[in-house]
Amino acid sequence: MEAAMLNCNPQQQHQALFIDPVRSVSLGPSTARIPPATVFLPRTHFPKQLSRLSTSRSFSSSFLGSRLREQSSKAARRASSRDLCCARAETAVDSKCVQADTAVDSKPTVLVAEKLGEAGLKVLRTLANVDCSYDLTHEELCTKISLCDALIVRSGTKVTRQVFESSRGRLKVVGRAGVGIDNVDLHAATEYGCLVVNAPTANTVAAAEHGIALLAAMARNVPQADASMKQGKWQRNKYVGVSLVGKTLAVMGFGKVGSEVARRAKGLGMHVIAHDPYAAADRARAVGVDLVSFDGAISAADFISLHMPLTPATDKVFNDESFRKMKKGVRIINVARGGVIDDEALVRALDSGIVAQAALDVFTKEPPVDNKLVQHEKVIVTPHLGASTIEAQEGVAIEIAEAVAGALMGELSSTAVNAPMVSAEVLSELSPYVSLAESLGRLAVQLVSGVRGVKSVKVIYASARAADDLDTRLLRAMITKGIIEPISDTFVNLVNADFIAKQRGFRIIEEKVPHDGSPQEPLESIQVQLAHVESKFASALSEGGDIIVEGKVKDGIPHLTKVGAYSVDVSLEGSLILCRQVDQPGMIGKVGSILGSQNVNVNFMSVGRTAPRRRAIMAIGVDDEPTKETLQRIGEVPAIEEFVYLKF
Ligand SMILES: NC(=O)C1=CN([C@@H]2O[C@H](COP(=O)(O)OP(=O)(O)OC[C@H]3O[C@@H](n4cnc5c(N)ncnc54)[C@H](O)[C@@H]3O)[C@@H](O)[C@H]2O)C=CC1
Ligand SMILES: O=C(O)C(=O)COP(=O)(O)O
Repeated sequence: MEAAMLNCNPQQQHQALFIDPVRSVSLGPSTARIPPATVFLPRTHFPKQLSRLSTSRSFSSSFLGSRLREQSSKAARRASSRDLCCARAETAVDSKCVQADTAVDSKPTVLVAEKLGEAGLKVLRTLANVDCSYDLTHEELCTKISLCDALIVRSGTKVTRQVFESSRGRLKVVGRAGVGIDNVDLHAATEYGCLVVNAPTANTVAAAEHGIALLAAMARNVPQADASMKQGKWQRNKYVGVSLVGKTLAVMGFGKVGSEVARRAKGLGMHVIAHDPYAAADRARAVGVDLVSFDGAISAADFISLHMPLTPATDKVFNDESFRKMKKGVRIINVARGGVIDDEALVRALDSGIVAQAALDVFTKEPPVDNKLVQHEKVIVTPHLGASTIEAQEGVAIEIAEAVAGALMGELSSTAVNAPMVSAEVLSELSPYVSLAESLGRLAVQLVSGVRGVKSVKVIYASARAADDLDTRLLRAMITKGIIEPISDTFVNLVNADFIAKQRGFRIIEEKVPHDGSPQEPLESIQVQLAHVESKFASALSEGGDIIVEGKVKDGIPHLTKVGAYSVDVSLEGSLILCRQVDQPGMIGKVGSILGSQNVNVNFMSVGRTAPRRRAIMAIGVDDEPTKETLQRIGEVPAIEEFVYLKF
């Protein structure tokens, strides 16, 4: 097979990557769609300076998200501004509104639902309208959310499925200004294609310090003694404490906070052991800590400090059974999550003397209502203050603001919680193939006809790399996006691609085949096959009845290189007309002049044939959409047996 190529307008190739030809977009509340082609990608260098934030456009955002949005969503922005005006009108009469920016322009809207440090707000204001509305009820949040592109919360706001439903597709990112994301319904976020990011590092030291503060305060009865003195008493005998030095501390959950607590406790002369089924033993050893089993930890400890997340596996893991296994007189500190302890069981353990004392910063329900633990004389409590230092809140605010800002620019923060991480290196080398992958998916699905439906998609990656040296998650997501978005109202991104594919009942099978090229290049080609379907362009079908389209990246530009059994070579930009014809002289001229007479600019033309003067496929890339009449005239050219018009 041969392929001949005519490049009519090479200057426009780069432009075409940034133009979304298919979808018109509204950010307004009346539409279920959010801006197209947003794929969340990690940032290589996250802007630390405000000036960098406002000007920064890493390649990842530009080739996938924000430039698309910038060019295609002027109307959307007007809607966004309008929405913001509405939001302000509402908040003006809302006494709970702490602060709402007044500038109305084309920026996205970020709702900050809990107190966030000024440094973070400053970062956000460089690219967004920031609406700080604290202490909203759940209903008020659900009402407001359809006007917001991003939401920032701490632990006090429940971001439920209803919040995502109420956003009607507008909410693109939820930022949790802290670590624990147990207050965000991640399943719902993923289903709605909403990225969830957190700020996992900035409050680590604060939480660890609070754990140590509670440990020492509990051991020496500091809060009780303070309260007693304030009542005018001097009770030196009543408040004799216990020493820490030489005692065994079990750190349950040897993550960021747990390991910092361990380090500090070692400094206090404690013997520290830890339980964490997922922690590396050498990391623990480096701090001088032995990792032990759950039972081993709780049965040996004089003090137990909890630092695991609340998950189905840790929910009420401290219960009657585990308290029974503890040393009598053990002391417990919880700066993690209230839900890891069965409250009633702890009350029983305190009353029976198994647990001598407890220090709690976190509660099953916050704020606690009628919680016996809060009133218990052996318990000291703080109102979830672990992360509440000036320094930590400043850091958290910046960390989350940068993550949210990056996500709004179409990038994936390195702290994404519900999306696969794609490293900056992988992203950098896959960037041209990402656009190719989406275009191939888009092309393949537009070739489908009949009633069989798309059940199975096979993707073949030809690469000189070893199979385990090619991360295809991003490409798979883009192919899914390309297949689904033209045929539905669903917005697909890296967050929800696999979920949406499964929901629509099609399987994606990936195969990597070796190619004799340089392993410097990650890929030679991508082939997308839609198995056992009918096609409106029979030439796109293999003998086995699968639609086949294949493409390559040439000079950074995605090209279609194969349709069915025919080789072609046409850059994937604008739209495409595929014609199958009897190969004969003058065909390019005939079709070209029909298009020219209708002012349709041809940017690429390529003919692939089985043999001279037999059947050939002509692939014509056009910048402008031909009218029905123009397409009809092409169909009437006698040598043309079938043709199809496709948009990318
Ligand atoms: N009270 C407060 O204000 C704050 C509370 N936190 C909470 O502290 C906890 C820890 O935070 P980080 O250390 O930053 O998180 P992290 O993710 O770094 O550490 C959690 C550790 O728990 C381990 N883990 C998971 N399941 C476990 C299980 N079944 N048993 C034992 N270990 C298990 C993980 O392997 C991980 O090493 C989280 O729940 C977080 O929400 C964090 C910051 C402030
Ligand atoms: O980061 C965490 O997990 C915390 O618990 C801190 O919560 P906060 O941001 O103080 O509501």
